[in-house]
Amino acid sequence: MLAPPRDMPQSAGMTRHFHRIGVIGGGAWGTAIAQMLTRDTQDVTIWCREEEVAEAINTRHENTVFLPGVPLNPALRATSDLTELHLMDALFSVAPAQHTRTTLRALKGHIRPDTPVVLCSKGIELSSAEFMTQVLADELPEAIPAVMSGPSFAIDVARGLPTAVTFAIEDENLGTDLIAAISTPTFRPYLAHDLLGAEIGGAVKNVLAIACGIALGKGLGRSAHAALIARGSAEMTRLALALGADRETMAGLSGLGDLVLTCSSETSRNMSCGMALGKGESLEAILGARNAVTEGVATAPVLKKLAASKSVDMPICDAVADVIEGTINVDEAIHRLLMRPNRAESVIA
Ligand SMILES: NC(=O)C1=CN([C@@H]2O[C@H](COP(=O)(O)OP(=O)(O)OC[C@H]3O[C@@H](n4cnc5c(N)ncnc54)[C@H](O)[C@@H]3O)[C@@H](O)[C@H]2O)C=CC1
Ligand SMILES: O=C(CO)COP(=O)(O)O
Repeated sequence: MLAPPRDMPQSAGMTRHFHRIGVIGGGAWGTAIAQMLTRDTQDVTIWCREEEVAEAINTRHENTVFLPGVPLNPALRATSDLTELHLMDALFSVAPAQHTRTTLRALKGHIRPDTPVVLCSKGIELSSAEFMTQVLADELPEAIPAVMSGPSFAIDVARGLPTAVTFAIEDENLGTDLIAAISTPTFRPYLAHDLLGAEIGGAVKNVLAIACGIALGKGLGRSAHAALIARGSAEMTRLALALGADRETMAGLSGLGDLVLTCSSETSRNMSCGMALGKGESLEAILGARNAVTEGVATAPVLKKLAASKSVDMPICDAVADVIEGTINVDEAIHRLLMRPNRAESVIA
């Protein structure tokens, strides 16, 4: 395990240890995180909703459904019984954003007060317009929230390729101890304090990746693609400032870092969904053909409402929401964006 970087705050008093870690969610990302966390000094249990996924991880040491082809550490234990995640030293919440509330609710009354719950899902809850920290506060108010977000494809992390993410938590000492427990030479969490900013980056970049995919699928070229990333970054920053998050976070791993990754690679489910839309496929056909969550599809409409309620101008995200809701088609969305009046480049203006 790596020593903490020299400029990280050192823990005051006793170092906190995390011997028993629970991961909520046996999709690709939960599996990659569980694999990365499993080591001699740490017992990791991953909760999988599907019994066959837990069975495959325990017997074949592979998540044959959501992360096929990656050999997993035989020490990683899987269960389909959420009660086995009671009383863990730390939890990682990795169910899709629209299902995070129900999984956290099932742990109500069964976590120690002050258990860190590291939120790793990227989205906004459709029914409440809440980010994951708010959902956690509703369901497990005794938990200590942290947000881990950044440019990190599950397949890269599971294979041990170098990855860096934002790790946002209010208590610097606890954050330092947690990062010391989870980091590896190839998985580098950077300590931050802006939880909301990290969540905004993770949720909004998925919607922007759909827009970038549409542009590439339609053959609009790399110049248009780059313009969407830059103007998308302005939209993300504008929302962050309106909601009270830090501008600096938007330029970091969970903002610009993840925006660039997700908008540039067909490995992204959001970007590839956009590309298929741009090529003329229907949303129903695209989603029906995949066994994976495409978070931007649920987030776009609720993001549109949230931005409107705060009077934040987010034309690219709004256009994606309208395409997803079927009120305009892809050509109309492109026309609408291109016909906008000229304006100042500034984020705020
Ligand atoms: N896959 C990746 O590379 C990364 C994913 N994430 C985020 O992690 C979260 C989870 O995504 P993945 O692990 O990729 O999922 P996935 O697409 O690999 O698998 C879908 C997951 O949804 C779960 N699910 C379906 N219906 C459910 C229900 N009713 N209740 C609870 N769970 C249900 C399935 O059990 C499965 O774990 C998302 O918010 C995603 O944005 C974040 C970083 C990287
Ligand atoms: O969040 C991700 C990479 O950081 C994964 O993006 P997709 O959900 O679009 O695949």
